[in-house]
Amino acid sequence: MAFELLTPDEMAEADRLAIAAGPVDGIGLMRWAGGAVAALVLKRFPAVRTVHVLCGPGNNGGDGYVVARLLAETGVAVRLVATGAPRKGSDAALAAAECAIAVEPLAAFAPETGSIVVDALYGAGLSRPLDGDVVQAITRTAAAGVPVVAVDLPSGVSGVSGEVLGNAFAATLTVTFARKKPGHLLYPGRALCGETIVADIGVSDATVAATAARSFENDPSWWRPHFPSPAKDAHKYSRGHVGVFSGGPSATGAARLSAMAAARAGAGAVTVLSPGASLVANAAHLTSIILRRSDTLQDALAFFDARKPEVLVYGPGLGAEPEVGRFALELMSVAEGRFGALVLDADGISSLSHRRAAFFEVRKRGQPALVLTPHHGEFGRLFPEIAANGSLSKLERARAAARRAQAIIIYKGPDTVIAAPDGRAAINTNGTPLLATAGSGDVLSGIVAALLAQRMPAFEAACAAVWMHAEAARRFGPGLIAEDLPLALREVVAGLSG
Ligand SMILES: NC(=O)C1=CN([C@@H]2O[C@H](COP(=O)(O)OP(=O)(O)OC[C@H]3O[C@@H](n4cnc5c(N)ncnc54)[C@H](O)[C@@H]3O)[C@@H](O)[C@H]2O)[C@@H](O)CC1
Ligand SMILES: Nc1ncnc2c1ncn2[C@@H]1O[C@H](COP(=O)(O)OP(=O)(O)O)[C@@H](O)[C@H]1O
Ligand SMILES: [K+]
Repeated sequence: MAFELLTPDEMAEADRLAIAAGPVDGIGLMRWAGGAVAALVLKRFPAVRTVHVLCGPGNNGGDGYVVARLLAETGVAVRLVATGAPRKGSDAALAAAECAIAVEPLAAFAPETGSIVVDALYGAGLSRPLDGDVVQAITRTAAAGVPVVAVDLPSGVSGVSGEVLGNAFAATLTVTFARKKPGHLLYPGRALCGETIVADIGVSDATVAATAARSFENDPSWWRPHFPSPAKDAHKYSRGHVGVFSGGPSATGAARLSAMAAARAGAGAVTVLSPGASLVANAAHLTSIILRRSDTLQDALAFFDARKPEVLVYGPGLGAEPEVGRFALELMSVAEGRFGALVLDADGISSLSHRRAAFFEVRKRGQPALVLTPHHGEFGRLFPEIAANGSLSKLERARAAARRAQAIIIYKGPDTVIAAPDGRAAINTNGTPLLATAGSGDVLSGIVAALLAQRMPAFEAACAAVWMHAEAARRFGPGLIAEDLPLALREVVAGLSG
């Protein structure tokens, strides 16, 4: 599959392996990379008058010398700007030697209207914040409003984390090589890449696989084989039974959103477990969803024994009081032989911030299967040390939390990251700000639960749920409120089935 994400270190490893396997060598990869960028510049900007190619001191700059030479050979007016000569004996020095264009200093660089800028200053090797003439070049480029084509990454964007180191170019088009890097998909880097194109430079799929990369762009192509469809002889309980705990009388809507989403995502039966005080409110709004009174752990146990739900959703609308966290721990303790998986969302996560030690102790058992769906605030409450570690990217934070809690983590936001305790992690890319509407997270918890109840493996189920949630929002379009999402799932499920 082509959805692996390579950190700059893993990419360097892939380059090394490709060179070792031959026949391509380092300068060969560089010529291939520069050729891909030059071809895209010509394709996307056929009428361009002048191309300013900015070259840094490393291999990113080496790619730039190739781009400059090839564009000049096709008759484009090229101005070559460099921060300094590449290191003697490097591939970049070879590429520079093959390029006969006179080099101008970066300090004098000022792009004019009608020109474009090829940013080959820093890519994977960015190691400290940009400063000096480079920052001035970024400012002048932005002021001129000219398009920027970034080689590998916009200079200033970390390929590991998507963070901006000091300052960064805002590219119209980013051309990267072999595979995307996490920094192309994590904010704020994602917004600075513009359109990102992956160019083939002769690094084979087998070579990428040999890097043992464990990060992926979320895409149906790799989880669709696990997507459930009902057996011909299915009955409602064999299709998967989800139980959703409801909040008190003034906070019942969240559980119903989750329940409706679970039903639309294919659970054969969904039960809302409601405190007695909320029964009337829930009954007034539920039709196909089953309603059952549950005020205590004993009530819940009676439900599990009688109705054998596969998956529970606990959290939406419950309130973040310590008792809510205590009940979550009790649910995990009594799970064995009763239900297979728990989705903890919203208050189910926040309430555990009062009982973190007990929670991590319970999780050492690894049972039941657990999916946590925190947004940024909830993540910080349950995993304060991981959240405070500024050296970790969002991808790495999610991965660390998954390991710590022995759970699938869906770390929500515009660049939702899904991580598993075994080290796999995915970044979602079909998100839409239409989802920034109250209650949309509750819907997501129900989709995850439904897929788990239909026996989809947990990591794949979480990735599928995040993608389906966003896809439903996109299909519905502007005006979306959370109530619209369950029905909008119908088309998404239909598209994925059979
Ligand atoms: N064989 C390979 O490894 C290939 C590499 N390729 C290109 O090579 C790039 C990576 O090359 P490098 O590892 O040489 O890294 P870069 O070219 O991104 O940068 C490395 C150099 O920049 C300096 N530097 C880093 N941050 C700086 C800052 N903020 N201010 C000033 N100087 C800074 C470093 O000390 C080092 O000298 C990729 O992004 C890609 O464009 C491609 O040519 C494909 C093949
Ligand atoms: N700007 C955005 N782009 C893409 N997705 C977003 C954006 N803002 C929020 N979302 C998504 O919307 C959902 C909101 O969930 P959450 O914050 O729990 O809301 P609520 O508690 O109101 O249900 C999450 O799935 C999140 O990833
Ligand atoms: K660059």
